Amino acid sequence: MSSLPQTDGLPDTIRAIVWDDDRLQLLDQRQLPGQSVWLTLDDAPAVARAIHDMVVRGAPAIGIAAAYGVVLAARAAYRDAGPDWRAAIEPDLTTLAAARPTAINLNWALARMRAAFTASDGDPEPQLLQLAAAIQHEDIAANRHMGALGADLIDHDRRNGGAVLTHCNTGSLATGGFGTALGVVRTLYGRNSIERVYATETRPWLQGARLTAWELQQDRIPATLIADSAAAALLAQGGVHWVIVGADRVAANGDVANKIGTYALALAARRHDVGFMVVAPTSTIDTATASGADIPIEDRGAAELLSYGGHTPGVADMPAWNPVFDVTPAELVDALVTEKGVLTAPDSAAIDGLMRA
Ligand SMILES: CSC[C@@H](O)[C@@H](O)C(=O)COP(=O)(O)O
Repeated sequence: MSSLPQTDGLPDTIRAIVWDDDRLQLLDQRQLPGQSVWLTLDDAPAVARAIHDMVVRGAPAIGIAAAYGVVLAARAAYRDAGPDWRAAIEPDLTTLAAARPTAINLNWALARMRAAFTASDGDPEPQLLQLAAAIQHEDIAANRHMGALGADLIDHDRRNGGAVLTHCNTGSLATGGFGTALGVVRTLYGRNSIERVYATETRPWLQGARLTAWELQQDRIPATLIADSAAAALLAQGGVHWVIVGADRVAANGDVANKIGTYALALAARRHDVGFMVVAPTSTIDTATASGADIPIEDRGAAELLSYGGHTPGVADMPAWNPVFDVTPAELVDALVTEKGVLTAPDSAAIDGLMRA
């Protein structure tokens, strides 16, 4: 298993996506923090299943896993069809694209891999593997840069110091490594600029209670877990100065799709003069989607909501509405932090300028 050199004094990052022994190895996030189980995947349909079933989750991590999935798809297509591999790979690309609908990083990574399909008749695998690894390394570099930009902004804001609140898991597990919103938290903590992080538990998959809590404990960052429904009361009490979240897709007008509950956090933050920061690489910005209303929101079905830890605490056959993302209007976002820079009023013009820079 490879690890990255430490470059900035911050702790080296957990990596949950590793290419090793010519295959894709994924840390099974469904089993954390209880057990660290690595799954070995050697074809693209298995990668698509792992994305759909939440073995790997978080927008940038989904894109990176899909990029390695294309490497496995190209291997199979070249083995079966030789120089005609470009046609033979299409069904696998379709399967990967359909794995989850909301995080645009999936389509972004597939498009980037496809753009590297060369006209040569030779084996495409080595070149595609190089690109998938580059996508992962670029994501880690983007996260570290966004961590510094987001921390700078908070350090210079009147609402600095004290505690921050984060939602879902946006850390090393959700990315190539280091994290988006959690990367800002890590950087702030490294600078002694925050005292405490409040992590929402994030029903129904408990990404906060299981994954963010696990990452924060490893870095020894003081953290307190809250029920999702406690967030507004916490903000009303003061003490939390910034809510920091990631994104699954940012539309051309700056609307942000992220884990269900993000919109309620943004409303509560605005009401209580708490800063609301979205941290996302430009691979999460989808200029082809005009507004949040056009973003497909994944509904994972009733079963995941009606059960809790394998048990059914309530009525098993009750209808349940289970959208796993929501849309926060751009006007509620105080800062959109990307690796290309920070937008403090993320509207269509600002996003267009950023993407052209
Ligand atoms: C850097 S991760 C940003 C988002 O992907 C994250 O906040 C999120 O909503 C993850 O949802 P998940 O359903 O766990 O894939």
